[in-house]
Amino acid sequence: MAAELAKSRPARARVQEKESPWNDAVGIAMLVVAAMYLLALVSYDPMDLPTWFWLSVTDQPNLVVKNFVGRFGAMTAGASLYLAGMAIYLLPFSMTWFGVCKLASNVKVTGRSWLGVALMVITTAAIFEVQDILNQRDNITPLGGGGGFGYLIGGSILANLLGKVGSTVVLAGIYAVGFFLASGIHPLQAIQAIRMEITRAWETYQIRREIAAREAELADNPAAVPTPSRRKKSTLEIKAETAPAGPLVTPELGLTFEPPKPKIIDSSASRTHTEETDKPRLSDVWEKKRAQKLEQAPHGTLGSLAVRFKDYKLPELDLLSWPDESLHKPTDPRELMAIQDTIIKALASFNVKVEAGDITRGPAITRYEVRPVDGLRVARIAALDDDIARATCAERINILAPIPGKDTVGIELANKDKVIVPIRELLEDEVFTNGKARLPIALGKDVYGKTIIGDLASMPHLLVAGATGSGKSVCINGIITSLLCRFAPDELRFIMIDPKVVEMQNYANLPHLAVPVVTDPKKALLALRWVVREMESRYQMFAQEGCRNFETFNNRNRKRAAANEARRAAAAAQGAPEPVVEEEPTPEPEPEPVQPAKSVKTSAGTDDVRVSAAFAKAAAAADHLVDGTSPPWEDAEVAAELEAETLPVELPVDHNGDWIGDSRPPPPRARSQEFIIPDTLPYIVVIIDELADLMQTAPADIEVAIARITQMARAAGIHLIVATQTPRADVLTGVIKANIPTRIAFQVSSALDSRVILDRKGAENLVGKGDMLYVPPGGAQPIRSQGALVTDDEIHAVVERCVAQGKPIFDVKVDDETGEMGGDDDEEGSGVSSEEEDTLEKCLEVIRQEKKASTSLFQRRLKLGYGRAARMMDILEDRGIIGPGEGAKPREILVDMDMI
Ligand SMILES: Nc1ncnc2c1ncn2[C@@H]1O[C@H](COP(=O)(O)OP(=O)(O)OP(=O)(O)O)[C@@H](O)[C@H]1O
Repeated sequence: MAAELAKSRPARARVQEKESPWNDAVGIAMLVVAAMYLLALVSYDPMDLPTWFWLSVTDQPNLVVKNFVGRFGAMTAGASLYLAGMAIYLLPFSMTWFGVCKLASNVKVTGRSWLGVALMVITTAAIFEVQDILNQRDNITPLGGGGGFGYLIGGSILANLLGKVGSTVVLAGIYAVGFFLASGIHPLQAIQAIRMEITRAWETYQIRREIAAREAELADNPAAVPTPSRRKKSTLEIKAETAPAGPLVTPELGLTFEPPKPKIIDSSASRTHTEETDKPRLSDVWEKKRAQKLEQAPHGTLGSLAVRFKDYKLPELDLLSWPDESLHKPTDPRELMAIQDTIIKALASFNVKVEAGDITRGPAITRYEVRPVDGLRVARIAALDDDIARATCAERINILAPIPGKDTVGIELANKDKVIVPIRELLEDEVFTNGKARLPIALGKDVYGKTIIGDLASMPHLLVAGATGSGKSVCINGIITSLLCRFAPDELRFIMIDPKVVEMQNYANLPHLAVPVVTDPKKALLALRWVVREMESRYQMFAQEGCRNFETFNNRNRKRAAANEARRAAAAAQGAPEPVVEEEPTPEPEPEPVQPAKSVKTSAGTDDVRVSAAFAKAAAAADHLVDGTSPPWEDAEVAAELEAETLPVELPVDHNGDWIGDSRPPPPRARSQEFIIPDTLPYIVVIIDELADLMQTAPADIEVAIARITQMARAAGIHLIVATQTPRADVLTGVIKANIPTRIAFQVSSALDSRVILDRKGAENLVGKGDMLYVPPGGAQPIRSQGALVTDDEIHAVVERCVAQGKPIFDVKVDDETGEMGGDDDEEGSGVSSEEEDTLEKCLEVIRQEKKASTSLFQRRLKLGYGRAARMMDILEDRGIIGPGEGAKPREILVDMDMI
């Protein structure tokens, strides 16, 4: 305690000894003198005194001196005991303490310290005299236990003056002053330290008692400790045992509330894999559903993709593996309890009193719950994170203060043995197979062992960010695998943008691809613009069909058929003639071939939709918004043309004429347009793996395109997944983040990065390798979970099964539309063909006349396809003729056009 008292000394008393080589010498000398003094005192015998000494009791002293320090020791001890009695023993102990202080150079030994010791010795001597203590051995202390000082001050003066009790009180006060002078400790701090010491001793006693009780309980009832194989059952059993019986009692009613007994839950092990042969295979179940859908769809008008992939079989889950269960080490409850006790003790040493709560072992981390005593602010526990990390020797800890929805604080530490979460376990989970999610994606398992299955359709877009090596790619692969195991190529299509080149190569031949995997950041912008155009054309179709969104559009024919069926049945029941039923859409005649530059196509099928030239202009409006130039209908000439051709269309509007769809109304449709509208449209999932690389090329354009997709694409069945390992504010801009509320953060290096991803700290405390924080759509609190692991072998197996059933059918006719997107192994954009040079000349002429440059302007004036016009813009930018795109602003013209 002395050390602690010294530590807690106030600043003014904590005068440091100056660093000096003499300190050590003086310190050692003091220790030696103190030791000799003590030895002389304990071995004192008056017979050792020489005859000439005034305290000698005999003429014939011992010839053999028994005192450990010889005659000198005997004389010193005799004189000391004569003067101060037994109180003199304080002196060697004080000297020892001072010697240590000198050696450690931590507290300065001053005259005040010695004065303090003197006061302590004298007052102790006086108390001995007043209280008649140690007075029996006259040969040792001839003047009594208090010696001469005691006799004089205690006996003669104080006892006569103040009486026994009064003198003792006064002497105790003076003793305290002496003690504070000698030790330099402030009295109040001393009291506090003593109080803490008592409290700590009491708590240690209680904790020991509790551990003993819990160990006894476990010994009596081993079933209370769940083993991995019977995890679910035993957790429930424990809950039932510990649930408070009868109604809850509250303090307001004057009754006491007994918190439930803490329990240990092991949710780390994966679900035991059993070969359930009687259960139908999941791929069969999903395929049956798909077949039903196809059957219910009206005759003949299925999109070409649906026809081509009619016999497509979903990859079986047997292609995915289970981990080797024998490698899973069972949890040792004693180890977990010992760590929890360490945490409780560490908190108690800072006067933060908590009680033990549940311990939950998850796949990657264990959550130790502690319940703060009444009146303790949880923030105090959170503030001690570093101290808890030190006490538990943990690299990183995370404190949940409090755990959402609970009255406890959670302290999360990484497990020594991590347990992987196989993706197969999630894909076989009820939530995935029978859940309500329209686009289910397997993400991971939380600390309580609950599977985290997200619904991409309701997210509607997802941001995945974290440092390199933290688990992003595995997460994205898990998402792709979930979708591949659930959707055929006609139901879902991917657009994969992979500037890192290597991440998505596994998927290059996937039949689900809508465009080839895009690896060139420059082409990524074209891909995103294509998505914007696809979105616009889908809205056109929704408007035509009077559907509000993707879901209603895809279900419209089935609903109509069902309604007609019901009407027919009702009419037949009444015996009335059959009512005239609403005609189902009949298949359109085979479309006339159209000029590629004037067509807009949808991902539903390469040949599903034909549009007139006027409609192409209207649909191209999307590009104007992206380019920041005025849309065509703001151009007087085009507006007049469009107005002349615009038909009154039944748009989803309310009685005020306001758009009630999920998005901005599409541009007006043209009179002569000619659609073959597919029965169903596939979902489109756009995956960008490494946004930072894209943001380096054309930040403003990319930002605008992403913002546009994320704002509007949800109702069109288009969903975006953006990943980055560079969570900086210039990559994840406010505009992008504002439209992607669902986030997954993997381990990052700083709280700042965590704030950029999640708008709160926490991701810096993750332990990597799939440990993640998932912010679900609309969820306020991030859920800590361990991401699902899908191995490269599993990906290959699933992809191979898909590839074996069909080649990808790319929707964008590269040559017609973009001239760019036909793959990444074509020319790198550096070589400009002579044909392009000609077009470029025409573009320059347009810029000269219009004094502005934009993709849409070239499209309109030169009748170019979108991709070719965009390519011209890129070449002009590369040659320094126009500036880079800056969102909505028109491109700056950097050169004097008359000089070219
Ligand atoms: N869910 C997981 N379970 C177990 N281990 C994982 C998990 N996720 C990632 N890992 C481990 O972490 C390693 C790195 O993961 P991954 O390649 O996904 O990181 P990354 O964040 O994509 O890195 P980079 O940005 O450099 O590509 C993997 O090779 C794997 O060993």
